[in-house]
Amino acid sequence: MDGQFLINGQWLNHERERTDVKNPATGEVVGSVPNGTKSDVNDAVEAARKAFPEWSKRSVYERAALLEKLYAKMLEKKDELARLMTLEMGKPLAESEGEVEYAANFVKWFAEEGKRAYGRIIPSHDTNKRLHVIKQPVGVVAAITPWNFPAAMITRKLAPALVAGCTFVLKPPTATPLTALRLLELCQEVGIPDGVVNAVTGSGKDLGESLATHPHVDKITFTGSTEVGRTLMAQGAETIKAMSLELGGHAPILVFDDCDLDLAVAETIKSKFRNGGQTCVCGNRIYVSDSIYDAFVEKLGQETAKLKTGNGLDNDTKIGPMINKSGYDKVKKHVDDATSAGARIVTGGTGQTDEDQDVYYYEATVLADVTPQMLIMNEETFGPVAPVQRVSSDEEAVHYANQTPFGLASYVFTNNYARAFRAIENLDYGIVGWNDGVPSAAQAPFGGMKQSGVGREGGSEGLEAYLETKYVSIGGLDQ
Ligand SMILES: O=CCCC(=O)O
Repeated sequence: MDGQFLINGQWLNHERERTDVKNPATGEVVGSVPNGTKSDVNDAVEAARKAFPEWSKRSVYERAALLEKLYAKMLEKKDELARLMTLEMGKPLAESEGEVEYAANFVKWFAEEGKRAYGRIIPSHDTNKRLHVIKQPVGVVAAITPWNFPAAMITRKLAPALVAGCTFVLKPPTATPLTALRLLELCQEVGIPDGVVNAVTGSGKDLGESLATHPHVDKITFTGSTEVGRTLMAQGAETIKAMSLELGGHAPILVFDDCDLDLAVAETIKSKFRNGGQTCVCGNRIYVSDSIYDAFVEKLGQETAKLKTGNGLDNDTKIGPMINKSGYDKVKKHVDDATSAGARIVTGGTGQTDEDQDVYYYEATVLADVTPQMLIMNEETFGPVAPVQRVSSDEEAVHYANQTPFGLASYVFTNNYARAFRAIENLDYGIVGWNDGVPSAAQAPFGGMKQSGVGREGGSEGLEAYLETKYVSIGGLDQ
């Protein structure tokens, strides 16, 4: 697929140099996209700015109706989108299908929720006055999205922005732009007007800076690393950009001794190995109560050993390729560091690479006898490795869980509500899965504390993120 920019309803390439999009499972080129420049970003932002007055003045019912059509269209094209996603990103086809549904759910849910962007009337202190609050769209939104969820991380931003009345400029990921561009074609097909949705492909660093410093961009919404989030925040400071940032995680999984062991293992596997471990909310470190530690490690090892690594297009694949060499190198570094310091490989522990083709696989791995000093317990791995550390109390587990500058997702397994609530209330995390390894849902707020981000996506908070609050004080009523 030869991707192009989408600016004001036109697909263009401006004869820019192109970057190949490769299948990480095979190294084969599956498409290419033009490398956009600052002037392309400017054209896209100005198109969005021009489209804003008309789009924002439409009734929310009209905007929602178009999103309902987009939802239906995405489901109609589920197989095609899922295949494209697996080709450029590598995740198993069943997971890609799941992601298309997840992505479509954001569109459906925000089409409904947009109609509830209520203002309010505040009782006045003065009989001469009335105090009203109204909600209005933020304006032109620039979205910079990651490669690990090529569709859902777009619709989680696009759907609330559009239904709120904002217009949109997308900078899709360099590794996986094709699903994004197909999604925008679907926006056109269902009748979303020219200029409301625009896209420029190319280098994240250059285009990100152009967007974050552009005076006609009102808001930046970004999902990606904390490092890049920090840069965007600094670049946006000059124009005091509104920002929603969904950044890195280092999710702890706390397994208490009264838990349902089978459930804890099954949900840990979902949390840890979903998307091959390349998810910001993937469990990254596991703290298990002393008395069930051996049983948990044994069962986790047995179940993990069943996860087959391979090309995502093969039916039995559960773990696809790593997205690139640096992803693979980090996983290997974490495993090597842990084993050299005394960690035991329960299952997995090896990679398979073809450097000529730029193809990198790493087996689903469980490490036992892990200690707090090991690198893997202190950095996000973003790969299929589950390190397990023994702890002697719930308090100790919570203590280790909070020993990090990150605070996105955490997980706790226990059947005792009091132990659960004590842990939940003490965990410095934006999301807690209690006996649940996959808490994400379109209707629920997703986001992090500390250096894991600013703001929430999904849920009513995710709509609020695209609305300005305007307070109107009305006087002269006693005359
Ligand atoms: O990696 C980020 C998003 C994952 C999710 O929505 O569950």
